Amino acid sequence: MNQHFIETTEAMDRPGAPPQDVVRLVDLKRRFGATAALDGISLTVRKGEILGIIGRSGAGKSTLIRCLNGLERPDSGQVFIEGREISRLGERDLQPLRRRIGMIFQHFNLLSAKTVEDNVALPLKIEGRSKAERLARAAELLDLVGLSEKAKAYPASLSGGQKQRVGIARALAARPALLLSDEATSALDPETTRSILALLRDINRQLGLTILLITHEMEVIRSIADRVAVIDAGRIVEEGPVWSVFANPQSDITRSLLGAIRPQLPAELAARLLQSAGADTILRVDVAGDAARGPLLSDLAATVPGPFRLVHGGIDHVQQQPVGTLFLSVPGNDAGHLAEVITFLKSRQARVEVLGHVADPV
Ligand SMILES: Nc1ncnc2c1ncn2[C@@H]1O[C@H](COP(=O)(O)OP(=O)(O)OP(=O)(O)O)[C@@H](O)[C@H]1O
Repeated sequence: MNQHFIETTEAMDRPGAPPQDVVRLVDLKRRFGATAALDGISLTVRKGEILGIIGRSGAGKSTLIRCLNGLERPDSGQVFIEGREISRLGERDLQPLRRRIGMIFQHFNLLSAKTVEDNVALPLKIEGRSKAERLARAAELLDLVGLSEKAKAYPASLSGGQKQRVGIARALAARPALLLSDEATSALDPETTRSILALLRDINRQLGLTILLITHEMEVIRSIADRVAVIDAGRIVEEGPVWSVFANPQSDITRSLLGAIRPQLPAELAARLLQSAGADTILRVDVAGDAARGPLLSDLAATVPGPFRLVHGGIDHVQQQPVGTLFLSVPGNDAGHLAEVITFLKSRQARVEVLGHVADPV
């Protein structure tokens, strides 16, 4: 990647000044009749980070985006882009600030009658840059996204993943302070999604580009974001480093969004799960960070006399932090033994949940 791009991406920082938040939202509210689409959102996007915002349909994500790029005025609250409050600016003053935000979309929004390089160069044409400058910049960006050989092609001849690469190149053309990704991988198959997310992560790491990523998929958050904010009914219900939200979700909505990618008890066992005691007790044990690094199960065996079995689970990594779920069965009717097992696991910062009881779990 070339140096020219890096220098100009950083151009808004004053020498010696501390890096500022690229976006700061303060108590943002927006109602539509009886619906509070945004109900007091406060949030910052720090320079150089990838912040993921996740929420179900209707949570308020689109309204948030529209307030960010000045297409929607909040009823109250403030929107700062690179330290400048934009929510009350007129259309004329908004134009240059909007160019500080590059956007990529679910359906790419490319112009079908223009070549790939003309699509990429379009923001520069709007800025009134010379043709030579536009073509040089388009070539640089197509190289960045690995599509140099498609410069003269038309969007219709590209795959979905290639179209999104063009979308990313176009979004970066005017050297934005922020790349705003609005469900950018939702229309792509899993493999293409992975390659687009890897590209975004490379651009973030190598160029220091700040990214705000809006999605309804936890897998997207998991594979790319540094921090996550969970939005529901216009409010942020949970926010933090991705690994810690994954390891210890606080709200029902977060747990539900995590649902599909959280380890689950195998279906065969889940189907035989009873709530009445008597058979073996099945525990769900969630561990993360230091709790997941130590020899938890061998320490349990050495410390608490009596049997237990690992029936399912393992340790995964999120943001290089171990995060895992173990399903244990503790045999028999010995309530005292079960209590000791649970007390030991909790003393090691594991979160323990009794799921129910199963006869012959293994
Ligand atoms: N222009 C509008 N008029 C009336 N209601 C609106 C309008 N825009 C949004 N809403 C309502 O505000 C709430 C938040 O909508 P928003 O589109 O921001 O959610 P979202 O998280 O982007 O959902 P989706 O993922 O389905 O796009 C919803 O209840 C929606 O019906």
